[in-house]
Amino acid sequence: MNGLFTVADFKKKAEEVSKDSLLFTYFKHGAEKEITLKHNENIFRELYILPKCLVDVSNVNMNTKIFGCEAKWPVGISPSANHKQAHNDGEIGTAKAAGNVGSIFILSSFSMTSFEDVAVHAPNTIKWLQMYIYKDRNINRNFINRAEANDFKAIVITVDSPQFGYQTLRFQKEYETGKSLETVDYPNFSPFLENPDDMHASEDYIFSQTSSNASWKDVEDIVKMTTLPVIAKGILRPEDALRAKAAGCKGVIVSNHGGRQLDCTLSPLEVLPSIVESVGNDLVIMMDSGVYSGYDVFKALALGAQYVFMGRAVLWGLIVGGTEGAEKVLTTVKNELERTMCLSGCPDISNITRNCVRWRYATSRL
Ligand SMILES: Cc1cc2nc3c(=O)[nH]c(=O)nc-3n(C[C@H](O)[C@H](O)[C@H](O)COP(=O)(O)O)c2cc1C
Ligand SMILES: CCCCCCC(=O)C(=O)O
Repeated sequence: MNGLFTVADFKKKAEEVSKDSLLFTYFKHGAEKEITLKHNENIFRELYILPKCLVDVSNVNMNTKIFGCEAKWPVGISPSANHKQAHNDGEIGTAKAAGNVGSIFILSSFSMTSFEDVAVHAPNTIKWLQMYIYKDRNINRNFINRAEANDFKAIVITVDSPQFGYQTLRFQKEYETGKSLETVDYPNFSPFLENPDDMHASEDYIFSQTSSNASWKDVEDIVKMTTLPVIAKGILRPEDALRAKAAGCKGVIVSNHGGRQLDCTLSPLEVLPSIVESVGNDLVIMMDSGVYSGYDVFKALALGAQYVFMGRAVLWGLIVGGTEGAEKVLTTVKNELERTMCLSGCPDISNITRNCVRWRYATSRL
């Protein structure tokens, strides 16, 4: 992995390694015309940093506390499906990488490794479990019981997916090549399958369980089932953050799912301030979508995020070099954040505030 200095370098290498396979297109693409996917990255280029001079930055402290857990820096891994397709190390690899650099790891319920196996093999990582609201509400209960039994520290409910987003460009490629993405097994759902050995059954079952009539009442029910903090992921509106709070959530992840669900949405970076303003200190506010450097992390923190997650960036590392690659991506971003804090006169995370940044064009920002 010599010669890879930025997340962009890892992405380029990952594309080479994958030989532009269908798998890479699944990881890379967004929904529809990818207006949101591109916007998520571009918007960070519109926000600029105003450094403070002659501040003592001889000790830069990135430590932060979240839901009672000590984290070594404010960046974690967003939940994403199919890690074993990226690299044999799979979800255990990414979970270990997170633990090695003091990041929180959110395990997708669409993992190719079971909750239990990840828990056993990455015991030193702070792990949260992500789930959707499933048609068969018994799955919700089953997943929560397993999260509690396996030392997961929070439940993340993804609330932006009444159906899966439409990856037009991936489907075009499938059509052109006459191939389609390999079917994989989702072991977390095995207890619910009549024939757990049939791979297609697990994928079909997941699609059949996508719940397009889920409501905040379901979130409330999940909150009542567990003593773990519940976090709503996929919030873009202040009213929805308030609804999450009313349902008993302890936090929200402001996210547009990395541009993979509804296209043409605003980016989390733009809506963060309005959400922070409406919920104040009542919820822990986190974000993801479009974060690919330590500079991006700094900007998200400045606009009010308490913790930031990265999705694809870590997947590029995983594809390139398994556990080690994922860890190297995290370390790269961590070093960038440390440098940004030092050069901007912010020795502590708490120094990164709204007045550290300015929009290039100050009009019409939420
Ligand atoms: C390949 C892939 C699979 C994903 N799978 C899930 C998932 O299972 N559950 C979920 O809530 N979000 C999922 N996401 C969305 C991520 O959690 C996250 O919101 C997004 O990747 C953030 O944007 P970024 O990739 O620009 O960092 C997935 C994203 C990718 C790229
Ligand atoms: C049949 C598995 C679909 C997984 C969808 C995961 C996801 O959220 C994504 O963006 O991809």
